[in-house]
Amino acid sequence: MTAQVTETEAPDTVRVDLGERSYDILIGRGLLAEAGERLKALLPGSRAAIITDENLAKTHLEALQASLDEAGVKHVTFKVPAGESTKRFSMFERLCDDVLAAKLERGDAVVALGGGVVGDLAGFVAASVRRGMNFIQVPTSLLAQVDSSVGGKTGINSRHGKNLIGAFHQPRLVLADTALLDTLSPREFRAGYAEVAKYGLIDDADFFAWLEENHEGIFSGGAEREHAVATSCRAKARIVAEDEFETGARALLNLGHTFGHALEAAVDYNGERLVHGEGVAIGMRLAHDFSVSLGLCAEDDARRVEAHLQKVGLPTHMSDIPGQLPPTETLLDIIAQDKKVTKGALTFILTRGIGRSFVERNVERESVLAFLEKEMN
Ligand SMILES: NC(=O)c1ccc[n+]([C@@H]2O[C@H](COP(=O)([O-])OP(=O)(O)OC[C@H]3O[C@@H](n4cnc5c(N)ncnc54)[C@H](O)[C@@H]3O)[C@@H](O)[C@H]2O)c1
Ligand SMILES: O=C(O)C(=O)C[C@@H](O)[C@H](O)[C@H](O)COP(=O)(O)O
Ligand SMILES: [Zn+2]
Repeated sequence: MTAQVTETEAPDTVRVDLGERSYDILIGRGLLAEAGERLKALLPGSRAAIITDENLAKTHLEALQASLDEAGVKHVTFKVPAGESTKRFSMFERLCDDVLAAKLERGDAVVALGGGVVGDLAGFVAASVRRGMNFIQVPTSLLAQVDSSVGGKTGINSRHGKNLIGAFHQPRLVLADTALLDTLSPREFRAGYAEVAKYGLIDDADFFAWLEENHEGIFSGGAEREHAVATSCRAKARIVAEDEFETGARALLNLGHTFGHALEAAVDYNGERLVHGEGVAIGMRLAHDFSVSLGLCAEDDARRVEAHLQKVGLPTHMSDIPGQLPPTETLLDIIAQDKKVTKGALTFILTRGIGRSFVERNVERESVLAFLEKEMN
């Protein structure tokens, strides 16, 4: 199926302020049609290597190619299979080879058309080939529009854990055409919503309360959707501008991810069992209840978080994941490989309540183990 997207309106613009690496996130319906002219204006004379997955190749690729053609931007396209297991070394190697074989130069652009999987993988290719090509994000999933296309984290998974190999490489432009979300599956839309809720839970209790009242409009494609995407991008842009390389506050964006990433690795990145946003939803509920167990957070707040995630249809418990999970000791071994671990000490994003998250850099292994055992029984 080839999707037809014709509407256009003035984009909402969020600036990611990073000195000479600053860039704009453009948000609005119909922006894909402007991709060619915008790329030409930003990088005159550059060619483009579009990296996309097989689902996007059937829906929105043709529109992107047409836009580049109209603007006279020369392009080649490389397709990868859809799904988390594509974020692996062999795909990265193949794509680097493809881009080099096409003789693209450092000043040319890698254009990621897809969700977070394509964005993370293509971004790592852009960061690596000729030691850093231009990179443009055209995020097509809710998750990619509110989170993964912004901030410059790129990379792939390893059998040792999630996103363990990668680089920081900022895009030059993010073009978030919210009309593209109309073809996203309900399950993937819900998964992306977990990262939207994350911004409320990190430090914006008013936004979380707004989501509790207005989530239906986000799912049905009302004006609430653009508001949620723009609010999320503004929150992410602010945190990334404060701490681009995650030496401090940026770790807050990992709320729910220490548990979530371990669960994704535990199911061997099998998207039929668990996709990233679902892992984050379970992880955020766990982070709140772990905080309750440590006497940091009121029980009522944890129940509110659980109730909201469940209301939109997200999983909140490890028992919601189909199939068997490894024992808690194994989960803890995976957690011990997390990138936030410092001098062997586990780091978690904990919370004092909704919108009051903080980074705790010395969490005892025993307390995590005891909590996980209680959760699993
Ligand atoms: N770099 C970051 O800062 C960051 C942030 C959050 C998540 N991530 C990463 O992002 C990945 C998850 O991203 P995701 O949830 O977008 O998953 P995804 O890229 O696998 O996309 C989800 C599914 O939806 C399909 N799809 C995407 N857009 C579509 C559209 N418009 N119409 C129809 N189908 C569409 C894809 O083909 C795929 O099957 C994970 O690997 C996660 O680690 C990275
Ligand atoms: O941008 C960030 O920083 C985030 O942590 C955003 C997360 O939603 C995202 O899943 C990210 O890829 C996780 O980063 P990692 O460093 O834990 O791999
Ligand atoms: Zn995430």
